[in-house]
Amino acid sequence: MTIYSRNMKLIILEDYDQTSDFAAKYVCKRIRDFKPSAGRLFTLGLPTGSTPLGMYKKLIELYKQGKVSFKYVKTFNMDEYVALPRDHPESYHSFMFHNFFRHIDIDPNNVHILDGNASDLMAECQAFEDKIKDAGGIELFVGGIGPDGHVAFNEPGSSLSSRTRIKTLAMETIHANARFFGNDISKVPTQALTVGVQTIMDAREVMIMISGAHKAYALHKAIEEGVSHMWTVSAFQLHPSAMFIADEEATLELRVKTVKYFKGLMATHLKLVEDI
Ligand SMILES: N[C@@H]1[C@@H](O)[C@H](O)[C@@H](COP(=O)(O)O)O[C@@H]1O
Repeated sequence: MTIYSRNMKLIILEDYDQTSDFAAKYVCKRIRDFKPSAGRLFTLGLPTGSTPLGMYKKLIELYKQGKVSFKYVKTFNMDEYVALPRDHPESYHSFMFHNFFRHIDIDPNNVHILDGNASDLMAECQAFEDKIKDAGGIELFVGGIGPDGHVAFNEPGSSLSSRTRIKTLAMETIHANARFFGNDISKVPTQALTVGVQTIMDAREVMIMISGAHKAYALHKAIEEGVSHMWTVSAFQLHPSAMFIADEEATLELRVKTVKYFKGLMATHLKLVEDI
């Protein structure tokens, strides 16, 4: 089995630390296997949130150990708040530079994050789609999910054929994100620019990280029930190469049969990152 095999994988690991480790090693492996060069950059889609923080830390470690370079990597972030100053500590620009980009050798010109302060937000969204296309599409799109199964800011009810656009955030998301704004709901931005479900679907491979019991029902909806625009992450059931990386707690709502099946494949899945 090659890593690009056309199937859906569920990788179940013990805890958050192990999922972060696996995710980082997998990203590292994909970049290395691609053998990027000045004329052929590896395009990587990236998320924010607390879930990917551990993966970013491990990727920085792998970079410092000389196991991966981001010199020829081009990134596209999933989303950004509207009207939050770029230098606000909770903007996704600040998050990405603080937690990842400033610790690695990426060329800032190769970093793409939507500008939620652009004068023409719709033009900004279209330009972002155009840049992804010009880059030859995204090789690997990494994401997290909200407890309501949203991916990026594709809230329940989003079109599964959506592309980058302006979204009004669901109340559940505003509440979930209030912790980053001193638990003051009134300070949480209510709109965001986000890639669409279809923008992520177009990536050659999608990798979704899910951690914690509060995401367990969303993981069940993501993989055990039908594709639904009310649980936008479930769209990836139709992706030819989707990987879900979950910790034990996130599997609490899954059927025993599902968990056993995927755990039975773990020896094979662990081989994906064994040489990193
Ligand atoms: N737009 C982001 C999503 O991209 C992220 O997946 C989600 C979950 O965040 P966390 O990982 O902090 O639970 O939060 C926000 O809504």
